[in-house]
Amino acid sequence: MAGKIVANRAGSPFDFELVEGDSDQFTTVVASTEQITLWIDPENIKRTQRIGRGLFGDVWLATLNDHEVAVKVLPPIIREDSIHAVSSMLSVLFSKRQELESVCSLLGVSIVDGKLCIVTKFFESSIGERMASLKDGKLSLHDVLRYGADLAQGIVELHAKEILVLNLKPSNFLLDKNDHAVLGDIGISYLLLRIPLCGSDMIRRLGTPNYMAPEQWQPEVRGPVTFETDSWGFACCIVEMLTGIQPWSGKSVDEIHKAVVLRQEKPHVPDGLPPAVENVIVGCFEYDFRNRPLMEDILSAFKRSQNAVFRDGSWIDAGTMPKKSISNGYSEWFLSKDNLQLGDKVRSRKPPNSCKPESMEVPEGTIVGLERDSEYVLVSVHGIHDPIRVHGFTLERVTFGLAAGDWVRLKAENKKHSRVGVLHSVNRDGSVAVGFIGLETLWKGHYSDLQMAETYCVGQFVRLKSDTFSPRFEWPQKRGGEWATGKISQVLPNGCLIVKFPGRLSFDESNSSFLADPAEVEMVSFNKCPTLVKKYQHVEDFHWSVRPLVMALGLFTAMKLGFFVGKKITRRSRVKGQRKSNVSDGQNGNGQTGAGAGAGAGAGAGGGAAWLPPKVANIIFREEVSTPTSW
Ligand SMILES: Nc1ncnc2c1ncn2[C@@H]1O[C@H](COP(=O)(O)OP(=O)(O)OP(=O)(O)O)[C@@H](O)[C@H]1O
Repeated sequence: MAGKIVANRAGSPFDFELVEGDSDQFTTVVASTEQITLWIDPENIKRTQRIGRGLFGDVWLATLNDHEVAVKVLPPIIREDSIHAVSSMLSVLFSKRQELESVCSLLGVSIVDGKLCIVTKFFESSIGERMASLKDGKLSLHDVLRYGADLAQGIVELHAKEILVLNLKPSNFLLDKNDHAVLGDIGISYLLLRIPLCGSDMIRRLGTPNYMAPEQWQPEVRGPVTFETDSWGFACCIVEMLTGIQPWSGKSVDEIHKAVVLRQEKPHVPDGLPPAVENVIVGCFEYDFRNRPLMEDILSAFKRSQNAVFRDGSWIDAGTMPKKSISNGYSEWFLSKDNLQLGDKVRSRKPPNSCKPESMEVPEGTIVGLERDSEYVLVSVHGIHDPIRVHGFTLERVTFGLAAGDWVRLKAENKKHSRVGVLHSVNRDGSVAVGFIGLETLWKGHYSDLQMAETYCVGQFVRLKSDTFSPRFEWPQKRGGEWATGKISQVLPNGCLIVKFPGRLSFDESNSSFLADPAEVEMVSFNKCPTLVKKYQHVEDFHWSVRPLVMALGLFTAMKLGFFVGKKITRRSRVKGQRKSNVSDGQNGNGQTGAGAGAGAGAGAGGGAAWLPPKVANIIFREEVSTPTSW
């Protein structure tokens, strides 16, 4: 960076000195501590015309030292004490501009009228504008593949700086003079996510609804947002460029939320794409982001498909065919993230949503060989002489006793987020990333901060622990005030449990499932129910129809019993009447009184039969036995 210092800071909150003449011919800033900062004197920014307006502020065309620039004026949602934090986050991008070829150049920041302004290079046009100028609004496949590769490159560059875009959409894809696409959003919404904001929840929303991934709607509940969140947004844009129709077009924000988050619907991917591109785009719409491809996978698919030609019913020059998923319930993208190396400790991978490994071909082993151009590996297993050859996708890497997908608990007390979560990665240096409810992004730390936690999976019955008085999420209670028992229907990537209550009749689908923090629940199983009553209550939780069925059965039995007893009493009175008439006819020779007969009838069938002569008693007994079938 060349140039002379032209001014010391003037009223800016940053520690810097202005210099003149960097490679882009703009005034930029060098911190006195050698750290490059990006302060621009507001006096030097001359706004001319507004060119856009979005949730995160207006975009203006402006001049800075006689050069046209774009200025994004953020609404006054950033607290004064956070401006420095935002600026230092942006300074990462600013200092590494050379590494960000496909991302709109950040020229600096300033504060105008108390609002943070982000100054970037100005571009004449965007993909959104180009699409709007076309009759059917859609681009050719050739252009989509070309722009797609440019944009995927830009997103890979930002991801390498640990920045998510979260606001991918055609109007944010700018076009340079050579018709190359450049990423116009430098991750503003992600930067704002990490600082306290003033203002409404609306401001808190991350992105534009039509392009938002399921976890993006409530990242602290259904998240976290990760690199693969951008894969969903990217795929939405590709579908729009190919079809000319915005995903979920014509739907309200609420309807999109219901479709994407609750009903788990996905945009339709058009036919006729090169196989590698179709494979990644379909993969981008997986509900669980861990099953989606990373941006590097997308970039490689777009790059190798650029020269693809469709001839005689098949694709030529479309690169190698996509890898076929092995059928253990995980996507190929999920499985390829483990990236096995020689010396890694491994074990057989359990099926998704299962608490126990199905087959433990490798209970514990070490990788001793990697086959070239194949996904097979050689594993040395204790007790087996020769290494065994298995498909790498059937194994999971175990590092420091932990594997991605394990349930973990933070050793330290934490009030902000749940202490129980799901491990997303454990690196060979011991660093880990965990999804916890209450955090919008992955928690990063060291494996020694964690301990193993109880595993939850789909199909298990759970209820809130009895000592939970104010649960994180609403939870239904039974009539006596006890927490109801529900069945886990889905486990989200941060360990959030989606629980249904099959024991409760509900006509409104949206009210039929509840969320639960795994740190607040306990498992309920038939065997663990201590008493018969509890066991019956557990059976009742299986389906709402159990209780009415049992009631109907009880009623039926009671009616039957009543009918039977009634019938018996009638018969006995008939016999008694007969006996009385026999007595009056002078046939009673055993001295029984009428009072004695009445007491016998009142005592029940056995008591009643006791005094009868053997023949009569037999008749009654036979009738008792035959009653159920003839009734
Ligand atoms: N550097 C730039 N050069 C030219 N035009 C730009 C530049 N940056 C943004 N724009 C244009 O300004 C408009 C608004 O951009 P902005 O990124 O603010 O929109 P948005 O994404 O809809 O808003 P938000 O991100 O606040 O939700 C877009 O149409 C975009 O093409």
